[in-house]
Amino acid sequence: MADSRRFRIGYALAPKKKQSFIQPSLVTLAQERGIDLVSIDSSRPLSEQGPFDCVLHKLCGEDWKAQLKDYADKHPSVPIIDEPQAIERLHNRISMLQVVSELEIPQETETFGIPSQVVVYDSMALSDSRAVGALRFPVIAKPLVADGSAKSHKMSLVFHRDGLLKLKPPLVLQEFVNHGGVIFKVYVVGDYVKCVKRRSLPDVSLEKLESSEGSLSFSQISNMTTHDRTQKEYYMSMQLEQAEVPPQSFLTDIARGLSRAMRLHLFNFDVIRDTTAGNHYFVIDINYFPGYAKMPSYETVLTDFFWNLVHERKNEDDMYSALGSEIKEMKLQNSCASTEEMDNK
Ligand SMILES: Nc1ncnc2c1ncn2[C@@H]1O[C@H](COP(=O)(O)OP(=O)(O)OP(=O)(O)O)[C@@H](O)[C@H]1O
Ligand SMILES: O=P(O)(O)O[C@H]1[C@H](O)[C@@H](O)[C@H](OP(=O)(O)O)[C@@H](OP(=O)(O)O)[C@H]1O
Ligand SMILES: [Mg+2]
Ligand SMILES: [Mg+2]
Repeated sequence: MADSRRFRIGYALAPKKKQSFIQPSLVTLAQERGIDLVSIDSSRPLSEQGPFDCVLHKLCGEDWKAQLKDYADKHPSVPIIDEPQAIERLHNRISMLQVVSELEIPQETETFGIPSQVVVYDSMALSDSRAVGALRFPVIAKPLVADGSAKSHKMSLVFHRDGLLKLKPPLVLQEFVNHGGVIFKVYVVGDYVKCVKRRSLPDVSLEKLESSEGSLSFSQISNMTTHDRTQKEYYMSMQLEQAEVPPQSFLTDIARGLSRAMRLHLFNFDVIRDTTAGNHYFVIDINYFPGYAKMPSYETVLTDFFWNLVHERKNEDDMYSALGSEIKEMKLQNSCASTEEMDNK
């Protein structure tokens, strides 16, 4: 018999995210598979807005965290995707990449790691050799906090040490790795792992390094689209077309490792291939609940994920209620047996 039960997934997303993620194509496909996507109003108590079979969110702030905690206390069996404490690690670019360094995955033909980096909390440290002396230039200066604000995406490519002086800490200074102008974005949705290629910063040659001064600012380079076809643009799009994606099993191992270690279901990570080594990769960024609408067939992938999530929970509930009635039955039989025993005495 077809399962006619409908499931409700509540989502709490910032307006821009809601607009890009909650596309009619996703809503319709989910609906066809028995799942209703329901918008949550974060200004009203969450527990008054259910019932939900799952809560999906990308909001931060203490009020929202308190709402989620209150909801989880009242409905402990409803999955929250993902737990705020687990997401928190990605709001700091040091704790974000720490988890990559701690992964224990056998590395064979392909190897991975994170670029050398230092964290700088105050302006004094920018001119202190003990703090920045070990870094090889160029470096990328990234805001320490990665909270989704426009400011947290503002980066600078710094060519020499004196270029550091005008930067505003707290920052992470990360060695720039030449990687052929192509970045691999690896999207993770539960067990699903999909790698896509995007444009990145071009390599910096020794000549370029020697002839450049100060620093270059940029923001969200991998989200740029190719409009103007200058010769340089043409060369860059050729590079993108020709780049070979890293082996799927290698990326899947990293994705599974990260997902387990971070206890996250929805994220992507950025990978670059070291041009000089060829088979060595660097993970440079991890993002919570990224722009999934840019991933091929995102509607099917996300709907499958939601379907599995709510059905796993339903199966658990069914098992517990079956166990509950079995236990009731056993208790009943036991009490009948003891009354019979009593009667026989
Ligand atoms: N260590 C590095 N070596 C070379 N290029 C880098 C390095 N770190 C960052 N980049 C380039 O800078 C871009 C932005 O860096 P990063 O991904 O850390 O920033 P972000 O703002 O968090 O990005 P996203 O939009 O993916 O959240 C990368 O997509 C890549 O093109
Ligand atoms: O603004 P924050 O909260 O930092 O999140 C961004 C992520 O950092 C980016 O990685 C997303 O773009 P990609 O999906 O291209 O990685 C980007 O996707 P979007 O531009 O489609 O919203 C955002 O999700
Ligand atoms: Mg990135
Ligand atoms: Mg990021």
